[in-house]
Amino acid sequence: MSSLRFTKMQGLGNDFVVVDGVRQQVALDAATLRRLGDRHFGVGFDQLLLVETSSTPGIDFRYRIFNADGSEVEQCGNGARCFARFVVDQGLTDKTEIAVETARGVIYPRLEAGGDVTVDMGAPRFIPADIPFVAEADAVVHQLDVGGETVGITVVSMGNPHAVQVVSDVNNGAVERFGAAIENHPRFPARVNAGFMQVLARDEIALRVHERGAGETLACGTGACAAVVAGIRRGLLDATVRVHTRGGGLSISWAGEGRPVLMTGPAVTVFDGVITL
Ligand SMILES: N[C@H](CCC[C@H](N)C(=O)O)C(=O)O
Repeated sequence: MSSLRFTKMQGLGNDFVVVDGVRQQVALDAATLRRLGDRHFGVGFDQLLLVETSSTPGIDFRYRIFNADGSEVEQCGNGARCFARFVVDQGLTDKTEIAVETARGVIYPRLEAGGDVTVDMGAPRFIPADIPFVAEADAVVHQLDVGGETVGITVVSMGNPHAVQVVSDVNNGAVERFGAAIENHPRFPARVNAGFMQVLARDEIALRVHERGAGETLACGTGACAAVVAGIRRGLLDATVRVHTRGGGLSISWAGEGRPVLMTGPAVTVFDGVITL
């Protein structure tokens, strides 16, 4: 039996188990991840974040991201803010602006004086390599057949794939009706995060996300980035948007093609713990 030290954290209710893989040896298989993520038999999390050193010059850390279903993924927005808070609070760095690589790209979290964290999430991508779906056409809105109904989605990669649709009301049942079916749609061989965006004003949206590998979460940082990018590409939103999630608010900015998406929001430590593996 071995034990694993961890810190439970949350960003707008999107909750994480954060593990220091710098000062402890960590090897977690998918079955163990699923058990740790179980909210009755384990600690419970939407994602587990594994912090490691990086051998890449100029990069401070690497962090790996695992969904509650055990799948490893490319990017996590709320997780990036919690990662930054974690490495500073744990004394793993004395920097407040950090360069961290993930499975798909380098991002740059910065701890703000007031406690929030701003992250340069990199530029969104719309190329087939990231989302095979767009190989068919370069349209901003694609029609997707979901169980005999047709929905209009905009696909955006923030490193991880998102399919965002505009709804008249985020509480109109679309999340429950389409979320899992879009996540597992055959047109997305690596599955996809399904976003549901209600436009409240050109600088304000409400958003719910059925996340790949976790189900609906109270907030999804990359989902908020993808929704704002989708809304701007569709001509519905201006460059800086307040995103209301069920867990609270995020500020997202995007200046257009080729430019990074900037995300600002909270990162909260809940407790430290030790679990027996
Ligand atoms: N479920 C996502 C990863 C976590 C993203 C989310 N928690 C965020 O804050 O961006 C995926 O499979 O791509």
